[in-house]
Amino acid sequence: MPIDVENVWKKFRLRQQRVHSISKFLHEMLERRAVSGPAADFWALKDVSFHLDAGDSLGVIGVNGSGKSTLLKLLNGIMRPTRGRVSVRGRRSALIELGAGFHPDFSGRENVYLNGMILGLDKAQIRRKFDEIVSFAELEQFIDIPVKYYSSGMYARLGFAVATAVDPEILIVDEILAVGDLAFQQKCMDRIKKMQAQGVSIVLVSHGLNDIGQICRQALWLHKGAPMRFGQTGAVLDAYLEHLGMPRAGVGGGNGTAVTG
Ligand SMILES: Nc1ncnc2c1ncn2[C@@H]1O[C@H](COP(=O)(O)OP(=O)(O)OP(=O)(O)O)[C@@H](O)[C@H]1O
Repeated sequence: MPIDVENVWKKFRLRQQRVHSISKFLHEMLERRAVSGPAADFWALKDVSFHLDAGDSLGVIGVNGSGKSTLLKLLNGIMRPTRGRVSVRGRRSALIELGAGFHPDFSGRENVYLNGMILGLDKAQIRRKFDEIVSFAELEQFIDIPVKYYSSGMYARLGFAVATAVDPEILIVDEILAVGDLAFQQKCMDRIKKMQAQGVSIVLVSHGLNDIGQICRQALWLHKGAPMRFGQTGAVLDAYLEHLGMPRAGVGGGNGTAVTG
């Protein structure tokens, strides 16, 4: 199994702000007084378990704040579970937070090298892939300006182009593709399908249930951090849509109508 998630719990500590105006906040800061109250425990994931075989694909769905991104961060290894076990075997590449791994003052070109190296390529390998990355991202005109001047869509284009160029065995992609325009989203979906056909395991978070239906054989529905349902995508999407009070959309067989959730 390349991905094994066993009874995973993730806790965050939330500090309650006690001050209610900016001037009071600044005053408290200047006086070096504590500006936050006692910490409260918040469970973002509650006893989540699933297995994913090599080459299989998982869609993670759920309303805002249900724990989807937190789960992806655990799978990518940038966070550790509070309880339970996460095991991911294989070279992974992830696009979770927009601009993560990018240095704002570096140009697009420099960031391609920086990111490529973070993802495990050496300089010569990146040089060989460079033109293809820039051409996929359609950023030829902007590749030598600092990425702090990029739009969020441009960030997502470059991030996706690099993340998918490094020949991963597991590709983890969060909702951030949604900031790209429709043509680019379609291009990304086509590339994900191509990688999938080559045996790459895919984990995808999306509110675009058609995308999940088209790409993912399995789905996990999270609600307030708890796993509501895991299994074959069509059945999980139906249960989720029913919970939302929306009509079943016939997604899951690649023939869905446009729905988001
Ligand atoms: N670093 C953190 N510190 C404290 N709370 C956090 C942290 N990261 C996430 N949370 C909380 O955990 C919960 C789940 O967040 P998460 O980003 O995983 O949700 P999500 O399902 O991806 O939501 P969305 O659909 O809005 O992207 C939220 O209530 C969020 O406020």
